Amino acid sequence: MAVTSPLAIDIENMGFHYPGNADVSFSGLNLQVKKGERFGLFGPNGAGKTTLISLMTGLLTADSGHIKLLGHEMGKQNNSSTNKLFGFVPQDFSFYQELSPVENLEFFGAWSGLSKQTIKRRTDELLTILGLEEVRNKQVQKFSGGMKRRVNLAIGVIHNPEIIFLDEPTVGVDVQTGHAIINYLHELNKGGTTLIYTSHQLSEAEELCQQVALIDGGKIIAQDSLHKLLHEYKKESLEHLFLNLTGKDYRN
Ligand SMILES: Nc1ncnc2c1ncn2[C@@H]1O[C@H](COP(=O)(O)OP(=O)(O)OP(=O)(O)O)[C@@H](O)[C@H]1O
Repeated sequence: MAVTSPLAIDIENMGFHYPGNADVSFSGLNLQVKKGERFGLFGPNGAGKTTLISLMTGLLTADSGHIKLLGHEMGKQNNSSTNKLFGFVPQDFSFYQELSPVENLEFFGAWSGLSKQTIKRRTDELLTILGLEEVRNKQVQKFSGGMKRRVNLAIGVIHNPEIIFLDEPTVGVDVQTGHAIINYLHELNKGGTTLIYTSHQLSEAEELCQQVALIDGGKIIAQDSLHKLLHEYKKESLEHLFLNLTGKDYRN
């Protein structure tokens, strides 16, 4: 039976801890993201952002509670059809360095169940949009950091997913690539794609995100539209809000 839900992400009363590590654990965590939102998850180093994204994408399994993507429960119906609902652009590069962009997209496209014809069409589209056309057959290991980030993004979106998780998608890139990636994410969102994004680049985040959640020590300490939070805390930027809510101490 088809599952319909107005929510892209629905996390209810979720608990998780890493065995043997008490630094960060989630307990009774609730988080909802509506379909079509541009949602930003922010917090200091070690706050639990990557862990939460790993739980939402099924790389980690919650100890308790529910995590639903578009109405499908992760961990319970975790199979190839659930995996097709979302794309994941991880912080660490996820491609094969010794392959070219075309070969990587062929591999990951096939892994997502796309036909050869669709892979070819999407490869041509994505390499053009992301400025990689001229290097389509060159080994990725020889690319600059910005080019590698664009390859990482292309792989995450090749199957046109309804939700895209982006864990620091512009870290280490120049201004040109940063703008190109953010513009492309806006275009995808205009087409209805839900974006779940995390970054430490808060001015860039302000440009992209409508809805934000601040997380610290595994707890969501604020969540609302960016506009409302800035108004409520009387802050002029996400950076000021962030420092106000998470303090100025170093994190390990
Ligand atoms: N595989 C693991 N096993 C045990 N502990 C882990 C593991 N991965 C992460 N942690 C711990 O969980 C906590 C949260 O880490 P996480 O990477 O989720 O934070 P983050 O908010 O994404 O940080 P950053 O901004 O530095 O990327 C940290 O204390 C980290 O050491």
